Amino acid sequence: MTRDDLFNINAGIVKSLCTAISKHCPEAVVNMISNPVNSTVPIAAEVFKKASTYDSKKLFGVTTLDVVRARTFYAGKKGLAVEDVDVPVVGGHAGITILPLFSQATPKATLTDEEIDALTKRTQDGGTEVVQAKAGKGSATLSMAYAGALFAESCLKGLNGEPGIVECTYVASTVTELPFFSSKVRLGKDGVEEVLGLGALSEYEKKGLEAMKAELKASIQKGVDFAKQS
Ligand SMILES: NC(=O)c1ccc[n+]([C@@H]2O[C@H](COP(=O)([O-])OP(=O)(O)OC[C@H]3O[C@@H](n4cnc5c(N)ncnc54)[C@H](O)[C@@H]3O)[C@@H](O)[C@H]2O)c1
Ligand SMILES: O=C(O)C[C@H](O)C(=O)O
Repeated sequence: MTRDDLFNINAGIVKSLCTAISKHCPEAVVNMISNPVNSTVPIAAEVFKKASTYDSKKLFGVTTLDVVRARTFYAGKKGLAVEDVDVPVVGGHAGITILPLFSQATPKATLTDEEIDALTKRTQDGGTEVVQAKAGKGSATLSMAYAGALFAESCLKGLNGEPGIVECTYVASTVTELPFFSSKVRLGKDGVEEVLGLGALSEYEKKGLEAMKAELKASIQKGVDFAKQS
């Protein structure tokens, strides 16, 4: 099963929950975990637009688990302490739309092209690996709880006015031509304070970015179409 297979079940659930959010807590910050995130965030945006409660600064797709995986695999490969490691992950939250930027990883470590390719694929396939290992009994749970807690804590720090809170998250974006995209975002008192750019990319990452665009565009459109038609 892929995240897209979840669309038919989860699209309706997300739509009804977001309809309730616009009615009962229209100013809430919404952190969308339900898959496929690449489509459920656009569904939420359309529902909120229809209810005239859409605030693009308050709608986030939670991609923190991809960052947690990229950090863990990079630290493991290079013998680093994972708590010291950071790796931005951009794009979306499914397969090739998950693009870890190992060229920007800190602390900086030398990786061969083969190592970068293997770490990238491991990060992209991490969720599917867990789903397959659980064989029909669900997806990542403890690691998602950890990732969700990390992201929620950062949102709360931002809302409390703590400066310098930056997380990778899937938001309304002009970083690429795609209307939703995950990149580093500075979190603040109103939710999104600033969507940060991609920084310098390696040739491998530039190719990854181009390769994901058609898939991400189609997933976004699928969400928009569902929300408008149903
Ligand atoms: N973004 C990520 O990184 C990430 C990671 C892991 C899981 N996920 C996604 O999170 C979602 C939940 O995963 P899970 O493992 O917790 O699943 P789960 O089956 O354990 O939990 C789903 C919960 O939703 C409830 N539910 C079902 N229909 C509902 C409805 N109409 N209204 C309200 N609640 C309803 C169920 O009762 C259940 O408690 C899935 O879409 C999964 O793909 C995302
Ligand atoms: O792959 C999934 O369906 C689960 C989740 O999105 C994950 O990344 O673990």
